[in-house]
Amino acid sequence: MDRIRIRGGNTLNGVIPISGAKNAALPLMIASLLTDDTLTLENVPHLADVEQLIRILGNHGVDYSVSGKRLSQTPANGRTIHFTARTIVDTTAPYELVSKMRASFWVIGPLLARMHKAKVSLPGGCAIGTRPVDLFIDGLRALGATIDIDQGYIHAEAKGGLVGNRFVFPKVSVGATHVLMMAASLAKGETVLENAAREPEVVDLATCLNAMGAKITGAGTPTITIQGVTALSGARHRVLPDRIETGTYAMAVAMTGGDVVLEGTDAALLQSAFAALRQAGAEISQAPNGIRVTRNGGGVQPVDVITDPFPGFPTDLQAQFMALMTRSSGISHITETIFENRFMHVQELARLGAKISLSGQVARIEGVERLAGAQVMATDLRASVSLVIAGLAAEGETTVNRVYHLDRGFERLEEKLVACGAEVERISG
Ligand SMILES: CC(=O)N[C@H]1[C@@H](OP(=O)(O)OP(=O)(O)OC[C@H]2O[C@@H](n3ccc(=O)[nH]c3=O)[C@H](O)[C@@H]2O)O[C@H](CO)[C@@H](O)[C@@H]1O
Ligand SMILES: C=C(OP(=O)(O)O)C(=O)O
Repeated sequence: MDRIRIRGGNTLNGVIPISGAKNAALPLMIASLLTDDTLTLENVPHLADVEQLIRILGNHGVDYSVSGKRLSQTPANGRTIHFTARTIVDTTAPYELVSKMRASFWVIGPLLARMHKAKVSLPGGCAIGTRPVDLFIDGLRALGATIDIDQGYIHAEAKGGLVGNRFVFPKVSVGATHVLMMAASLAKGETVLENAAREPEVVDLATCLNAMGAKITGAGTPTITIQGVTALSGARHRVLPDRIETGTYAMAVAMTGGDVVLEGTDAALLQSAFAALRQAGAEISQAPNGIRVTRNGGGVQPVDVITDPFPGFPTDLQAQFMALMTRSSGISHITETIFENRFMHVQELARLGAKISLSGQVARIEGVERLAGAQVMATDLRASVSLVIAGLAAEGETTVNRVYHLDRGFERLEEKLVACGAEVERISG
């Protein structure tokens, strides 16, 4: 299994191109199941999750072709991929494929909407909590689906098609909002989703669905209204920049010090995380084609954060911010409100010398003057990159083991960091 070796102590200086967002690309790719026409997506990141979803979609009958230059020649542009689901050959999403990633479960929405039936394995994904699917089930039932769970599979059916309805999410869910938006696009009549997720990736999906002929208004607000249409067409859509990758590199610069331009991204996607980073001592400004992050001298200040659905502080940046806080000049608190088991990085950060104690959903971090390199284990995607950030500032050598998690969500991480002066290498095998 691959490992990442880091020799800490260098500041980061240079330009980092930001890739297309994993968490937007995945639902956008799934939307290709809604039409027999071609959906062309630009700026698709080269990630393990994307490749896995291509396999899953292929199982349902989606053909794909890649155009444009190789990614390594066009770092800021990603790949352009054409997805065509001329006919759906299989409405079953099997355990072997779905258990590897959470988002693959979302095929249930388009399959049900277009084929009026779907059999989908309960999902896998990052082990950061129980991650139930009750909101999907309740929402799809509200649109007229009958749903049974048997032997680890959800069997969903909507004889005669889905029918629009009002559905109030008891809890904000990004995935369930994506799925209900896709399903309602082909339902009869109007659907109103209340307390919907407002994440930029939800807006990106709505924009793409509208380009395909859907009638969606209100995406980005808590109330989304969808007028169902009888068919959707193909479209061309550019995946929005990855705000989590953006925030991660911004935190890495705040950690090591230096001056980096994050190219091709947008500060509006990250207001609460950038507010916390500024409080911590980083300077963030607009650059001609992205965002400039600097920290020259001055230490890291302690900052308390609470994760929340967008526009709050993203749970997907919690581990990275904790890594930064391990070097602050005081005591900070991080409260995780989205996932009940998203502190797996704490014990690994401790191996590097971090002082962190946990009380329920609150982590108390006492900043230390130095971290020292060690062997650590990557436990989930964002936890993995938090260990890389800590390793960049630790004295000596840090080896992050089990990095396959990292490859799910960070495109060419070593290359991007090395280009800015870090000493990072992948050890294969
Ligand atoms: C591929 C992708 O985009 N993943 C993101 C997505 O995950 P995902 O869409 O899985 O996360 P949700 O927004 O659905 O989860 C939020 C909370 O709702 C709970 N819940 C969710 C569905 C449900 O049926 N019942 C239920 O109780 C979850 O357990 C969690 O506590 O949003 C998360 C929250 O921003 C991010 O951390 C993930 O990176
Ligand atoms: C938790 C994440 O992914 P997933 O929802 O696919 O597990 C993530 O992107 O941080």
